[in-house]
Amino acid sequence: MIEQVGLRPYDLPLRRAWDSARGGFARRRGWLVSVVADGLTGYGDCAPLPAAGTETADATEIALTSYLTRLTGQDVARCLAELDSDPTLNSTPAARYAVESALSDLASQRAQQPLRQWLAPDAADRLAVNAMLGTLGQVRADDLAAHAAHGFRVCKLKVGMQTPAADLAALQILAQTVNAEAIRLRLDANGAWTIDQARWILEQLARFELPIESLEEPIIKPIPEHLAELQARVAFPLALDESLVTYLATHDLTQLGVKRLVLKPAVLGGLRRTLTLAQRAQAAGIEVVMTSVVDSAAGLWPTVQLAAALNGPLAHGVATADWLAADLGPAPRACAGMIELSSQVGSGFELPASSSKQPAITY
Ligand SMILES: O=C(O)CCC(=O)c1ccccc1C(=O)O
Ligand SMILES: [Mg+2]
Repeated sequence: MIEQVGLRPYDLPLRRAWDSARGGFARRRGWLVSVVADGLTGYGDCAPLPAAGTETADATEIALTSYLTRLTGQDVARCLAELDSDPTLNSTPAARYAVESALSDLASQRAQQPLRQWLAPDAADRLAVNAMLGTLGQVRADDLAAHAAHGFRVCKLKVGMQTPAADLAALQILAQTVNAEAIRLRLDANGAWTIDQARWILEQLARFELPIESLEEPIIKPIPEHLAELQARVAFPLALDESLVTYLATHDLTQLGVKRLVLKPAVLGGLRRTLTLAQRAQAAGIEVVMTSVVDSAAGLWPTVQLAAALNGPLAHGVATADWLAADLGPAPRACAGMIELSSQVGSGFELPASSSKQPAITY
């Protein structure tokens, strides 16, 4: 039985500003959700990021407050089972992710299982992750070399912030300094290019055999026919990320034109539905990568557990904790390009002993 529900707003500065073709941010604001039942506490993070496809902070706050005020006195398993038929969180995926994370953290603690095993019995205990280096224009060859030396096999860069020709020139310089066997580049254009610009740069990337691992969201209007045409030009996968939700209801996964999907549980609105979608995609021969939304440790832990539950071969975009200059608690961190998970029950998120256990708002 749920005894107490808490909401704690937070505002965390980044070490350096995050930038992309869809804009950026220098802080992450959100709410830590806590749910206490039978002496256990479950946590979730609500960190809306409209540019990535979530609701706005205002919409989140209304939905979260309305849902959480009704939770006290209820049964955890029942709340989880009824989450889908409850309309309150239907159009607020970041809020739904926070609520489902907190309830699932509790349920997996009660089941004496790490969250990943509670989600999927054949979950992995370690996962490959990519480094996130920032924008291509800012990254230096020695940054890349340093990440390679730390054991990262995939380094992600934001492209599309300068002309395609300038991007290509910068990629060629980087490619000269890396051993393509050791490290490959995951590019994310966040919808920066026209179809013609994308055709041109893909042709160049293929011509110079640059060590590209994949490219997310190449075009402004990501219509499946155009994506399929672009995908046919390159051997590496193109991926849909923030525009995926607009096609999910109307398109079969095999008709999206891309070989890969980037799934963010805070954008898709929860753990179970993201896992189901990921498994459907994999069964259809489409690759899946999970990523965070640069949320706090309370949001990053369940995303990492979810990525481990999927147990796929690719590097996931969850090595984002280092972007934050402050956090709500210890975050999962990469070592040699991998995150190793312990057998600790629940999501793994804990508030440090030094921080107040009493949330700002309780219901
Ligand atoms: O994939 C990663 O390594 C980090 C996640 C990431 O890049 C991201 C984080 C917040 C919002 C959008 C994106 C993105 O992939 O476009
Ligand atoms: Mg992306």
